Amino acid sequence: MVAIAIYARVQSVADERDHLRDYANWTLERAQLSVDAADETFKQLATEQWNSCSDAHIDRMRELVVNSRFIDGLGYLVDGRIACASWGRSTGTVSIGAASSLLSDGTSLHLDARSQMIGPTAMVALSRGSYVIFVHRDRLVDVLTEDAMTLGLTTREGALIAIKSGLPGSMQEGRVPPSSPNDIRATVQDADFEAFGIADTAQIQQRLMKHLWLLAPLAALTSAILIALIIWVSRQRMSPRSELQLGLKRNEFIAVYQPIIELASGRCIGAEALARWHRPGGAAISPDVFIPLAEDNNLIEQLTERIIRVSAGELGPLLRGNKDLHISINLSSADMASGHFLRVLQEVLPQAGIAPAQIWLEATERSFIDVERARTILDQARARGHPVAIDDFGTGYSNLSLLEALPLDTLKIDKSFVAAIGQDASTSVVVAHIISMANNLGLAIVAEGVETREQESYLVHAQARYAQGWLYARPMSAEKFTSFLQDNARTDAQTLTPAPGTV
Ligand SMILES: Nc1nc2c(ncn2[C@@H]2O[C@@H]3COP(=O)(O)O[C@H]4[C@@H](O)[C@H](n5cnc6c(=O)[nH]c(N)nc65)O[C@@H]4COP(=O)(O)O[C@H]3[C@H]2O)c(=O)[nH]1
Repeated sequence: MVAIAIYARVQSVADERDHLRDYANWTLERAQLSVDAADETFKQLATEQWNSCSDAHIDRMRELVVNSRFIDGLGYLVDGRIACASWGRSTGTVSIGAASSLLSDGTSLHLDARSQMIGPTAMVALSRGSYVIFVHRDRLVDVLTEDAMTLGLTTREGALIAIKSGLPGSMQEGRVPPSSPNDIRATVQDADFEAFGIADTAQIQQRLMKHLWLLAPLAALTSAILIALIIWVSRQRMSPRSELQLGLKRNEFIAVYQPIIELASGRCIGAEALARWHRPGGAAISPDVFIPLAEDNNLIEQLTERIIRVSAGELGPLLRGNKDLHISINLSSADMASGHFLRVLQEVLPQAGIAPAQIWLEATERSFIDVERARTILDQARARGHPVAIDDFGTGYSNLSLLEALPLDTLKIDKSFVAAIGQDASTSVVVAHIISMANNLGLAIVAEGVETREQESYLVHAQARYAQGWLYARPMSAEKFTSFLQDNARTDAQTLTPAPGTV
């Protein structure tokens, strides 16, 4: 806005200067008309060859003055003195003084011409040969001005010839008004004269307003673009914590659902809710990046709350109509430490008409750092009816002791073990052992990351109960999960194929 205001002022001054230059040019033209008229008159009289102050000569001079719009008096010189003139033989006290400058056509310009007939300072004189022509000073700057401005005419050497309006007293001083910071001036020249125009800076107010009105929308638009750019840049430069906070505040986190399949029947028994971050601009960030970030910045509990609320909102009707269906919610160590998610579930589930048994809680081994605290929270959860699963089993430490120490219902085998089936003999054996051990402990088993029929057959043979993976479906929106369930209800487990368009 400031730049536009400065630009508007600079432009207004430039416009005013152009305006003054036009007037100065007209002033030059106006002065030149008098010089041309004088030239014509000198030439005319030279051809007529008068040589005395006869009545006919005086009449002729008077006739020439009367017929010219540009000259005011004409005198006949004998020995440098005016012997007679267009107004008669009585010349009174008329003097033309010494020539101030010589014009390009050979005419002498006298700025000190004085005549009692017209006034002491009103005349300038032009002389050539035996004649002198008087011109009223005002006539030389007789340009119709439309605004308050000062117009002036000087010789090429800078001696003031005439000035009009604007600066009273300048004529008495007999010099060009000195420049001041408050005025704008323009000067033009031709072979004989220099003309100038001066305006006060106050004169440009109107122009300034005009420019400002024209430029204001541009300034507003530019400012808006700049502000948007600044917001965009600062967003780019935000700390990860601020970005996550903003993302949570703006509900940029959504949930997608990956179906969990009962291996024996092919029936979909539920889905795991997985967080996705839909950032403005479409940049995708993997949960493997933002989940640890949220955990490190104490924002994971807010994210868990958001996923619970979104899942209950989106899948509430589906869960109300199908009491065998469940949704698994992922928990982190901070959730396990505070138990805040239990309060959220207690508030949300009754409102949505969802039974606690329909919300499974998945906690990774990492979240059981404080085993005693974890046990307390999980006991509370189970007491309310939530089944509890240990997630990514096999990727952490002290697995077996955890299985015994914690109140668990389900064990989820990490996808890295499932991926090794048929590839790495030793790991495949571990999978079989985990499944058998879990069965012995009375835990239900969900194998994660099942991608091939070969893995599926192995898991069926090893007596895993449930499976989750791209073989059945990728994580999908609530809407697509609803259609998936309808299809699943109609289709035999063996013929299930990945749902199209899943995310
Ligand atoms: N290669 C392969 N991958 C498969 C297959 N089937 C499923 N997956 C991926 O395996 C991950 C399963 O979730 P997870 O083990 O709980 O692992 C999750 C979970 O630990 C965490 N996470 C996701 N959402 C949440 C959340 O809301 N809260 C918490 N605390 N953690 C979350 O981020 C992890 C990664 O999530 P995703 O990227 O969604 O990755 C998901 C899923 O997209 C398959 O057949 N092949």
